[in-house]
Amino acid sequence: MRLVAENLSGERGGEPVFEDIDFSVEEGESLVVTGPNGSGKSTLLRVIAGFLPAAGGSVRIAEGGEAFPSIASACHYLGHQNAMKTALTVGENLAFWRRFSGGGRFEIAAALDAVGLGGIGHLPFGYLSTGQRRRAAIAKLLVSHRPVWLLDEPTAGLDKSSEDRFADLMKAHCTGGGIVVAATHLPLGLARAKTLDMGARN
Ligand SMILES: Nc1ncnc2c1ncn2[C@@H]1O[C@H](COP(=O)(O)OP(=O)(O)OP(=O)(O)O)[C@@H](O)[C@H]1O
Repeated sequence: MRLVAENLSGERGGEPVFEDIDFSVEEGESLVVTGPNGSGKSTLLRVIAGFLPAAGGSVRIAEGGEAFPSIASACHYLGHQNAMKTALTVGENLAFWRRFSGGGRFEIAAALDAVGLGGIGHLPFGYLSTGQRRRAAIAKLLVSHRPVWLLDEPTAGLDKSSEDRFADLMKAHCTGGGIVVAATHLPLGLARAKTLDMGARN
């Protein structure tokens, strides 16, 4: 499987934000998107996810087979919002995402352990601290059967040890044949990381 962008352009409010971006990210690889505030990192991720239409060019999944014929079936997007219901428990939220995205490699309890939240699945999501909310949102990735992770500043609000743990989870995802596209300043420590500097393009 590959995530392929060709001559991809994006705009906001009718103004161009980026133009003619090309990349190809294969199984096991990651693409780290960097650049200063306002350079278009979030816009790019939202165009890849299909939340914003491309102003030009295309982005698609190639060789995804029957299981992953499209971006919508292959990708899990984690943006600035955590996309969890505050009134439901952490476990109920994760159960929803597991059903919605197909069961991933991790059961819910194992995913919570992996992000350092073991034993709090019964708490309403709204009771969690900012960093705990982010970690629970990261657990969504683990319970979902989605090989392509689209991550917009995923470590915002995380402490150093949580950042390190998340870097290990991203590394394991790639080692297992997944793909990560992340707007992040966190060095992923991946052997097969590509970079895209949005600042250098403007
Ligand atoms: N809804 C919108 N309407 C008009 N312009 C917008 C809209 N959203 C973003 N923009 C503009 O698009 C440009 C790119 O914004 P974007 O959020 O993609 O940047 P970013 O690199 O992710 O920034 P940051 O690092 O601050 O999150 C900015 O100039 C921003 O002001």
